[in-house]
Amino acid sequence: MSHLEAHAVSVSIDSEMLLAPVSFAVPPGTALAVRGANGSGKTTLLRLLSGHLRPTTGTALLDGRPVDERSRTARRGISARIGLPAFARELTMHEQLRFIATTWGRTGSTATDAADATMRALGIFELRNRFVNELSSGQTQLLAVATALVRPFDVLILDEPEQRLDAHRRDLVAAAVRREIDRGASVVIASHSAELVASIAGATVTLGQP
Ligand SMILES: Nc1ncnc2c1ncn2[C@@H]1O[C@H](COP(=O)(O)OP(=O)(O)OP(=O)(O)O)[C@@H](O)[C@H]1O
Repeated sequence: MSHLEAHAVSVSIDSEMLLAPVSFAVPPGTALAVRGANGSGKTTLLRLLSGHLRPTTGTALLDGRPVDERSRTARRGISARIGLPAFARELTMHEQLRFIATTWGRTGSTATDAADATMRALGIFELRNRFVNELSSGQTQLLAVATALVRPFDVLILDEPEQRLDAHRRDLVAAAVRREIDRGASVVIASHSAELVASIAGATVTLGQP
């Protein structure tokens, strides 16, 4: 399992500050909630922790090494869902999840089992043979969350997973994330939902307006 840390990370473009300096640690088996108003830098912080964006100042470390999306170790260890992924139109929901699970090392029946279990946990197993263009916006959101949960990871990063979900589905996502925390994953979740944060995260960082 992995230890994720941020030391005074900030992001600026030209003279504009997108993310003011922030520091925290997310030990294995814990979850950090990232809160703050629209535009306060939550998504920017999550992109930085996923290695998609370099900090202007400070460092984000995964097990003591700077997070770099080009490193296979970081890509294997970190599963991030920031916005909707690019879905394959020609694959069913179940096939998409098996494809992702297989890419990250789950093979054959293990990949099938992972896709089954993830879909059941999120209440979308009955939809497994549908195509993405046949889903409601909430069902699409659940599939997006499933793409992050179906693969192996030590660190899970989710940006507003509650988007488009009713209260029942939001609780299903919370329960699925709690199971990952219980097995030792480090979780960072940006959210506008006080209920989701209360049911998942032990610690909170609140970003101010830059
Ligand atoms: N590529 C970019 N170039 C310039 N500014 C950007 C860029 N991406 C984001 N920003 C700005 O950076 C700031 C932080 O944006 P970010 O998306 O991280 O906020 P957020 O807290 O996730 O907001 P929300 O709650 O609305 O999702 C905002 O002021 C935004 O306009």
